[in-house]
Amino acid sequence: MLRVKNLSFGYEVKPVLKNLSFNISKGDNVSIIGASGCGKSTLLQSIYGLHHVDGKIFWKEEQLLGPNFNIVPGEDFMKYLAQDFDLMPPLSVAENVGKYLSNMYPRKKQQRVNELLELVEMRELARVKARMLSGGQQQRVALARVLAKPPEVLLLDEPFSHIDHFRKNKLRRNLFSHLRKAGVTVIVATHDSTDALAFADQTIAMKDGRIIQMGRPEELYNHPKNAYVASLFGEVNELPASLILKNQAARKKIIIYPHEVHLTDGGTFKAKVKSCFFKGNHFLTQVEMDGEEILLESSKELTKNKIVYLSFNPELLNARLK
Ligand SMILES: Nc1ncnc2c1ncn2[C@@H]1O[C@H](COP(=O)(O)OP(=O)(O)OP(=O)(O)O)[C@@H](O)[C@H]1O
Repeated sequence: MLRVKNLSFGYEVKPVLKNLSFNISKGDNVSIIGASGCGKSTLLQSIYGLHHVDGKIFWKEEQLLGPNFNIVPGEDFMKYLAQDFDLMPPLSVAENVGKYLSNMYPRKKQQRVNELLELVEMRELARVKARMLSGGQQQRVALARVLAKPPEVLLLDEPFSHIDHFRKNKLRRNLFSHLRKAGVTVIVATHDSTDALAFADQTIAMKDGRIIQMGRPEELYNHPKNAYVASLFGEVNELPASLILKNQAARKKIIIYPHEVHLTDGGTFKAKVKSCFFKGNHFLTQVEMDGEEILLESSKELTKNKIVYLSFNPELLNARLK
């Protein structure tokens, strides 16, 4: 288990990480999500041992002692893939991937490099120099290199940020299932809610250097602590409870995702269409009801100023009442 206890850190006077405590089970995939600048990268770097932090970090009961105690930065059993890929530009793709593999058994090394290049779909570019690669290609090589000798703990900072959608989904599935099979504990800092929802065992939502909520992805999505947490997964409505539930104070709020607001033929919740955006399998439609703007998903395009009626699931509303 990785245990983080009362971790605080600031680059200068201003604190960036503020008293964080959490545990991560061995072999789990944990995603850290949060707005830009909230401290995700700093948290990964602190776990890796790059900063002089306050607080304690343990891996399997052993305390990690940080930069004062490691001549080479970082911990032996961990790898950290930073946002800059740190490839060797004059070396080929294959040489970069095999850089840390032993030369004792050249055939075995070649086989391993090929396997990894297959995983990140870079086999055809094996002989190309790293300096000739696009940002997304460099990122795929960096991922392959970090896996060459699987660490016990892998820290990934925005690992798919430069990779196009076309490749990202398959690569992400392959990579995370490879790591799960290998029993690697993975911590991923990400802006992408798919990383946080589909692949994580646990998700940590951060804001301004603090943990706002931690739990299973389903828990965070279905029971977000506040609208900020919900917004990390996409569009969200935060509505006054009095708008849609009887006998509720206006200061109480309800968080509801656009796909949870339904259109119906009639009823009490009358709204006017303000705008409608094509999103592929639905239209994201903005309506106004009693002065409040509400986002919903409609299957058809709705014209501006059209009158529509909304319906809500009362059980869901009560569960989301804050
Ligand atoms: N080397 C540094 N020196 C001083 N301040 C820094 C340094 N690196 C980061 N910071 C500051 O620390 C805060 C947290 O930055 P960090 O990169 O950890 O956030 P993040 O959540 O990873 O952001 P992003 O999602 O944009 O990568 C920010 O206010 C940033 O400006």
